[in-house]
Amino acid sequence: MSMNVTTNVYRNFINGEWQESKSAEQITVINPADTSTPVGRIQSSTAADLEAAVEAADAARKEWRSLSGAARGDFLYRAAAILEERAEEIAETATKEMGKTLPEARGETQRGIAILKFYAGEGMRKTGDVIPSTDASAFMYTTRVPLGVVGVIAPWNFPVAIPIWKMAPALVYGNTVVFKPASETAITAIKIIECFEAAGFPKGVINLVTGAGSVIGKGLAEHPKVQGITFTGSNNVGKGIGLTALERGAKYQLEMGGKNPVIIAADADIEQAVDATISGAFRSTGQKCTATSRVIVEASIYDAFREKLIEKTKDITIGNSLEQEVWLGPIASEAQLQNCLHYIQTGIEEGAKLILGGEQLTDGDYEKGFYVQPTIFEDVTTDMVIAQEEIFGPVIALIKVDSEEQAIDVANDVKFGLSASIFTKNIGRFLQFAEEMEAGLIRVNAESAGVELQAPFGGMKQSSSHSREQGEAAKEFFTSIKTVFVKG
Ligand SMILES: NC(=O)C1=CN([C@@H]2O[C@H](COP(=O)(O)OP(=O)(O)OC[C@H]3O[C@@H](n4cnc5c(N)ncnc54)[C@H](OP(=O)(O)O)[C@@H]3O)[C@@H](O)[C@H]2O)C=CC1
Ligand SMILES: O=C(O)CCC(=O)C(=O)O
Repeated sequence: MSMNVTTNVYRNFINGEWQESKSAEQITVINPADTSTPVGRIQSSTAADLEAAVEAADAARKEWRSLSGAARGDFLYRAAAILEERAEEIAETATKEMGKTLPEARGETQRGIAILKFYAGEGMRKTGDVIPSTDASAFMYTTRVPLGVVGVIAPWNFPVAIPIWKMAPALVYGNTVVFKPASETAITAIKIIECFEAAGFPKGVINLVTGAGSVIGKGLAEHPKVQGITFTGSNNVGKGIGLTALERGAKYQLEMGGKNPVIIAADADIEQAVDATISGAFRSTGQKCTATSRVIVEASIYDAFREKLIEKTKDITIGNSLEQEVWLGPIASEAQLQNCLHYIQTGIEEGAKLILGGEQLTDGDYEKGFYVQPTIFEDVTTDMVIAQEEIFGPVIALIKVDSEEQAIDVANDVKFGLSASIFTKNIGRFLQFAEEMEAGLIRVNAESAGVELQAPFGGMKQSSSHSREQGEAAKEFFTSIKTVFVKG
């Protein structure tokens, strides 16, 4: 176990052992719902710690890739079973570290278990095709080989699901892993790695190093022995990682921001559309790359939709996410809170009309955490900053349009293209939307957030590096195809 009970200090996992950083320095992880109760302390690691982890992963890779896919999958099945036993504890830790409500964290942990099982099964599925050769006496086929050492850089907003949906395919396809979790949620990550440890993975196959992104994350992207980098997080950091990897010929995969629209067509079921808008925009306190942030409403239905949206948003209970009756938890960190408040102020200054919320909550118990009211702007035009930039907080912009065509034009008028949804009963409209919307994830009569683990996930435009994660699509990133020509 990595936890020292008296001091709550968590360590790195390198070459099958829990190790302190050579820096002998630690970072305190706080609870955004109540900053007076730290969750624990993690290692503030150095380049030397990272070096040891990459060396361990490099040394382990030949033996790991020589196992059958089915044998590698068995390790994942065992990790899934252990995670299942520890699910409640890990969900609680995730809630304490990043502030999403306990039911959401439980759901995410169950999703992590399902992802592990899905990729465990991948070990038994096909790895190539037989392709007819033009030479009648030859046999031609494709096979897939692992990249080698893969660096996993994960964000804090899905501290269980995202690391697992990156590590599980990396491992089952034969790669070894060095994982750098987000500092805000590193203890959840460490507990997940404890499950992998208990599943008996050979030493060096999985390594975890905590510490500053600018040291450990950047060091992973630059390391010549890391052949693949998979990243989810901000656009600025992602682009830097992409450029670094490109420069040295490593493979990279980036999942970044979104500015996801929902279109409420004139024939929408208002009740359904309002519930999905609230869930899509405010669940996880708006901190999902798939969160709804622009609500594009046809004029004929605008007033009825707006009224119901305000009425239902007012019912949202805000507080410490561990409490059962709380629907909306805090924002994950002081930096994210300031970012969100900055965008709310920008919206006011650029002339959008604040019709609900907009305030930080600081009275009573709220004083100890990073709380902001769910916030709705109207009279938003598409050129405004709040209609263009990712806010990553519980803020939505209402945009009134005159037609379905205008709605799609507005929806596409951003640099991002992750997810998008429409509420309509008209088949022609939804087909047009699915065809013309520039987004990797299209949702009809469903909220913009919500990803199924067995389906490809990723964005268009600046939301991603155009690769896809999850489902069978993950194979494209975590392996290289070899074409084999055999002459008889
Ligand atoms: N697409 C998504 O799901 C997410 C989008 N975001 C967007 O990004 C904004 C900022 O969030 P933030 O947490 O700062 O996102 P970052 O991109 O800074 O963090 C994501 C991960 O990258 C690491 N990292 C930070 N700097 C570097 C670097 N120079 N090289 C390599 N890795 C690095 C972080 O480590 P460390 O934690 O130690 O800094 C973390 O593990 C949010 O407001 C939101 O708009 C954020 C999270 C998820
Ligand atoms: O909506 C989801 O379930 C996944 C969202 C996601 O990947 C993210 O916010 O980073």
